[in-house]
Amino acid sequence: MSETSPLIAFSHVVKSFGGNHVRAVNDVSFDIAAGEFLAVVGGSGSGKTTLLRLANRLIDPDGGTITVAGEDITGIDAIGLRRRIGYVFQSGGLFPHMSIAANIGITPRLLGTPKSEIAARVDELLDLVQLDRTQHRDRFPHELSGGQRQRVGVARALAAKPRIVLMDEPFGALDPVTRDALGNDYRAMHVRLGLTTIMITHDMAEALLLADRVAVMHEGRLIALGTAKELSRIDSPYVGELLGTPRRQAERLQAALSQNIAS
Ligand SMILES: Nc1ncnc2c1ncn2[C@@H]1O[C@H](COP(=O)(O)OP(=O)(O)OP(=O)(O)O)[C@@H](O)[C@H]1O
Repeated sequence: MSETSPLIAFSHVVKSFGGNHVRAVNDVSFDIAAGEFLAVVGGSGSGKTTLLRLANRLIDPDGGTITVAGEDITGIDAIGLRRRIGYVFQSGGLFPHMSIAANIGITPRLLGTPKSEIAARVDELLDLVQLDRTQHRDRFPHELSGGQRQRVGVARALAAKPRIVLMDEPFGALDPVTRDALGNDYRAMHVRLGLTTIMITHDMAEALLLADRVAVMHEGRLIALGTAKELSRIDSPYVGELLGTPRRQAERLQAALSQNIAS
């Protein structure tokens, strides 16, 4: 792979469900460079999760090609590919009957990593996601807050040292303060570890604040992809509407803050 080749490339990808009834992903093409953070936004059912599931071969496309590091992924063993790509689920997706340490260490264990190395790696990952080692290692998922569970989900996704991390609404179910903190912490990890991240979010403000570029899905199609500035120049009522909400909120907040300061 040359320096300029994309790390992940979708080319005219199509995926339908139920015969041809639902075209969940319809002729989608885009490239992601190594080290990039891409957010995917769009309404419910627009094909966002399907895009992520295609990228790690949880499902295969009906048409088009997907390459990772220049290699067509249909030729790669799906399980091997999934171990190279971290996946963070919406609700944490932790195994309820397993301790936090066992949840984080599951992929290294499946890869045959020695026990002592796994234990050291789990502690390193708990540090990375800012959870106290001794307090959390032996707890079970139900003994953690939602934010702590999502931190464990991130740690587990990073356990096998993937270059790529896919995140499906990772912070969606959290209160705004925890969500903001976790988003910022993840962004810092993304940079520090040199990751390439694709993150689905329903929150356009979160997408604009965390990601380098934002992809907008609508009814299975990728209708826009760019930086905040590039998106603001796109002539699309749908994209305009998506950008409108955080913009209006920012203006209202600014007005409220300046009123308080003046009074
Ligand atoms: N396994 C499946 N079988 C049948 N239809 C499916 C399947 N997976 C997804 N779909 C359909 O494909 C379309 C896209 O679904 P997808 O989950 O990708 O949307 P999404 O944008 O992630 O939605 P949300 O934001 O609600 O999670 C939807 O119409 C959905 O019902």
